Amino acid sequence: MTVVIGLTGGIASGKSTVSNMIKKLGITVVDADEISREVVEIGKPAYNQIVDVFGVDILQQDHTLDRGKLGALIFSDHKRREQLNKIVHPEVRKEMLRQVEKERKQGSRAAVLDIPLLFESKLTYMVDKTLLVYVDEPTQLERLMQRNGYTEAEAKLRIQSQLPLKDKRKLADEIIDNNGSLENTQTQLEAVLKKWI
Ligand SMILES: CC(C)(COP(=O)(O)OP(=O)(O)OC[C@H]1O[C@@H](n2cnc3c(N)ncnc32)[C@H](O)[C@@H]1O)[C@@H](O)C(=O)NCCC(=O)NCCS
Ligand SMILES: Nc1ncnc2c1ncn2[C@@H]1O[C@H](COP(=O)(O)OP(=O)(O)OP(=O)(O)O)[C@@H](O)[C@H]1O
Repeated sequence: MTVVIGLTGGIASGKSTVSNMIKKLGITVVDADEISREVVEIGKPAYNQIVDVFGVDILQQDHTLDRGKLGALIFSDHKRREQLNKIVHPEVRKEMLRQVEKERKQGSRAAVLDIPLLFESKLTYMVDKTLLVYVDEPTQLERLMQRNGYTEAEAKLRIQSQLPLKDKRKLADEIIDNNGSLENTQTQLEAVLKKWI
């Protein structure tokens, strides 16, 4: 039986950091952010729908999506965000399920789904266990501003578009505290995996 683990967190809480540690342990990670980029490539059904709904203004000169422009639009307007989610999320879900099925067929011991909006989008039915990468809000804000070069206002809009991490704590089966060093995070991760797999 394949144990399917839902890895989640908030923006810049450290999901990719933990997901890279998981990959190094030889476990497959299915990445919702990566898939969400693939399903909006030129000519894909979601791309065409986005252009229909948001107009050609959100395209770059080479006709690919202008992610900066679309981000500025949807993180400051929850109605626009829901419109985008409605187009992109079903496509992401379909592809994630396809990749999990592949792992099951191969008889993998475990597979990890890295889904930022696991709780918000009520996707816990897809997984057996939920693992939250947690940081406190000042650390999240600081790491996000530093990594993406956002202003404090831009970073806060993005953080506020998600369920607060302190609320996600109550929903997760296990929590990794990523406020400390990477070594400390790795130790916590290995302890959780040992328990589940
Ligand atoms: C708005 C877009 C174009 C901005 O692209 P950009 O390259 O700047 O960001 P990226 O895709 O790398 O996302 C970074 C992080 O933002 C957060 N985020 C992205 N979309 C959303 C959303 N709809 N609601 C809340 N948080 C979100 C996630 O924590 C994600 O890890 C892009 O995020 C997007 O297409 N979002 C809709 C799809 C989605 O919900 N993706 C996230 C999980 S599937
Ligand atoms: N324990 C840590 N100590 C210091 N910096 C860290 C730590 N963990 C992660 N970081 C840094 O914080 C930033 C956010 O981490 P990461 O990219 O892994 O988050 P994420 O949750 O995947 O973000 P997103 O959802 O936006 O893709 C990165 O710049 C990363 O290098």
